[in-house]
Amino acid sequence: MLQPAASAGAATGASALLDVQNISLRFGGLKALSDVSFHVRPSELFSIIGPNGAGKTSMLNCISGRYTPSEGRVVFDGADVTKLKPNRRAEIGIGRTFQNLALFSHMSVLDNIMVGRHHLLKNNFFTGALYWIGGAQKEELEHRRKVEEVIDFLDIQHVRKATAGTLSYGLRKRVELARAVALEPKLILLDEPMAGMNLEEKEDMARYIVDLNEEWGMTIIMIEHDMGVVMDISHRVMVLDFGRKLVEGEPSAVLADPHVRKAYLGEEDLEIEEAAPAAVSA
Ligand SMILES: Nc1ncnc2c1ncn2[C@@H]1O[C@H](COP(=O)(O)OP(=O)(O)OP(=O)(O)O)[C@@H](O)[C@H]1O
Repeated sequence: MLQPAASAGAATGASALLDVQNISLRFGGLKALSDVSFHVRPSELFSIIGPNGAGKTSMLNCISGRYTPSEGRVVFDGADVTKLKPNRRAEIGIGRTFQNLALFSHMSVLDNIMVGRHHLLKNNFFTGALYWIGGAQKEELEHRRKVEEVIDFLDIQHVRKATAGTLSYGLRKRVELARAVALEPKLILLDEPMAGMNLEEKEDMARYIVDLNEEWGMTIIMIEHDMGVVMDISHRVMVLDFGRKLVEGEPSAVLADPHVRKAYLGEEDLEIEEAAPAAVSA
């Protein structure tokens, strides 16, 4: 069922993992986001779609802490994180990947993933002297075990020692996902995980995302332009247009909504769209 944008806040229950409340974001005179509210439940695969410049990445940046909204609140796991810095949000369980690859290209795949987990280590350089006495060694072993588990899960064993910069684009995107997953986030934000991929790479990536959600129970927010993939794997979809929430709901209802079809297909197609089944929108 589609929910009108205005009622989304009211539908938000205490059970939401992420509760985005009336977010607006301005860059000088430009309003990138206008009063957007939505929530994401634990173990949900939630997608944000919309035309170029609709505000999708800006929304992800408000959730990860890269941007501070001009108005509104971001509540994660019951706590108001609106003013929290990105590194603190990562520590409390908000992980992300980027639209453009953000790997250390001269480092090995394994080292790239280990870097991702670095902040989870309780022991540091100064406690390193105690390594052979106990705590740090145990922690390091557990740390490596988790990294190897992620490497196995994402099928990148064969490139674990390769230099990241030498890999195909599709594999580099998968390593980037592995690094974010290795942080063991409660919520992972994926910004166009399939951009620039060929069909086979897209199918692989879609399968890994579904497995992370279904087998690992990971809560996911994904921005993706490939409508086929979005409609196929998402539990719910929110559509942004010119910084406003257009509609939110299950994929089939969103796809049938005339406002969504107009935003994607343009005015000239509206006549056909108006014959589509009526649905509630914002
Ligand atoms: N740091 C910034 N400074 C100024 N304007 C920005 C900044 N970031 C985003 N914008 C503007 O905010 C609007 C929304 O941009 P955003 O990148 O969030 O859209 P998007 O839906 O993710 O687009 P795309 O699909 O092309 O990635 C655009 O007009 C963009 O130019």
